[in-house]
Amino acid sequence: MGEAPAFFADSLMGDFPKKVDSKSKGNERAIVVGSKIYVIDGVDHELGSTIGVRIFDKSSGEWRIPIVLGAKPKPSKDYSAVLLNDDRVLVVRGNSGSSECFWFLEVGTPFVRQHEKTLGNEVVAWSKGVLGNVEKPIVISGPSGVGKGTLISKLMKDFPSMFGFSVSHTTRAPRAKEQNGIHYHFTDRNVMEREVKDGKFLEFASVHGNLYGTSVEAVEVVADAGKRCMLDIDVQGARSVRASALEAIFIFISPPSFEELEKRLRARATETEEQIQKRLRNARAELEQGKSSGLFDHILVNDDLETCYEKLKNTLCLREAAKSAPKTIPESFNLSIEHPVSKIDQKLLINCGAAEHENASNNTYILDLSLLKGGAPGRTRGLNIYAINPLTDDVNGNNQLNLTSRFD
Ligand SMILES: Nc1nc2c(ncn2[C@@H]2O[C@H](COP(=O)(O)OP(=O)(O)O)[C@@H](O)[C@H]2O)c(=O)[nH]1
Ligand SMILES: Nc1ncnc2c1ncn2[C@@H]1O[C@H](COP(=O)(O)OP(=O)(O)O)[C@@H](O)[C@H]1O
Repeated sequence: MGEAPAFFADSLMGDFPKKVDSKSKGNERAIVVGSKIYVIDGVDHELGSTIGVRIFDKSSGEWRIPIVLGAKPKPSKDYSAVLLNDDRVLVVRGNSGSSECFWFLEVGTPFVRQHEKTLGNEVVAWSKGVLGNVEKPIVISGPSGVGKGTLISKLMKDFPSMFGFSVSHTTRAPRAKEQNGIHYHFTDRNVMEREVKDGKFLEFASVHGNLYGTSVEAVEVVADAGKRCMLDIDVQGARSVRASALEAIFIFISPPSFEELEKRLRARATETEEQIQKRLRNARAELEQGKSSGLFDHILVNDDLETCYEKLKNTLCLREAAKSAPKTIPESFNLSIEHPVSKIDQKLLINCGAAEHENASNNTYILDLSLLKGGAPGRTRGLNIYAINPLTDDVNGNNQLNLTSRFD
């Protein structure tokens, strides 16, 4: 395991002073969590391409190399590291756009603990911090032919900047007008089974004899685009999502009658007679489960399409004006050279050093972490950032006259 870097020879072997949970020297940041010191190295000397992490165990006096899960940040000479809630470290990288600026290193979250048990090793996990609040994803379930796809298409057409579709993976063959990567990611059973084992899927299920699944990435790319994610998945999938860390709204679409369902399925003319029979058999079980399980927050009957669509919009609290709702989060947010970070409650004060221009007097920012959501293996969301004038504003940015810009 290599020698302790010189920086730690004197400081880490002894105890950190009480009430101090981090130290830094050169490119290294040391964060104390209980009896462990997590050392983050802005330049990874072994791997070179990502920020490195190792652990010093104060009780045994030994260094350990953890298994590092998640997509890792690129190395940075200019960064800060702050411990949050004793289970994750926020890393703020300087000189980077908003999408590469904020990273979380989870050191004691339930996700990390669970993987430590499975892997029998120390584990840490990175997740990228994403600015802004993304509303809860919407899970839409219901039997084949009930009109889920039709309703989702209408919503996406009417509110293109608001909703994005989670493109599932499936082993079923594409229908005539279906495009790979748009309607589904069409894949082979072997490939999909391996990816399920690798933990790439949020949920998966065998439906009508084929595998279907929602990858973690499918949901994340929609949220990364600042849109609300819509999932068209079966009842088993809905149950898995309900049990996962993803907080969602669950809507079940029901037909006015079984006969009408059969009529729609036949009129769509996309399945063979055998497949139609299979879908109708499964529909009976799905209708029973959907209506009785308490799994769904809302059950909507799709009798007349326009009426059902109006009910769906009401359920999602959509008004006409919302169609053109402006984005409130900036496309890019650049931290400059120095940015000492200090903690005030759930708010972090980030000081980016002296302003370069006279007009840019404001380069102190508040990063509000009170609404954090998610985490590894996906993204950590709900970060809000706004600029304050440290001479006149409080941490809530109160004193509008002196607020040069506000992003929240
Ligand atoms: N669990 C799960 N079900 C899915 C997923 N994608 C689609 N489904 C469900 O699979 C079923 C069959 O979908 P599809 O073959 O497109 O037929 P359709 O529903 O008749 O249009 C539907 O109930 C979908 O909601 C997924 O990623 N996970
Ligand atoms: N309310 C409705 N009344 C009549 N036909 C409908 C209604 N909703 C959807 N359809 C039609 O029923 C068929 C199945 O709808 P689809 O959206 O493909 O269902 P699903 O995605 O649930 O399998 C399509 O041909 C669609 O045009």
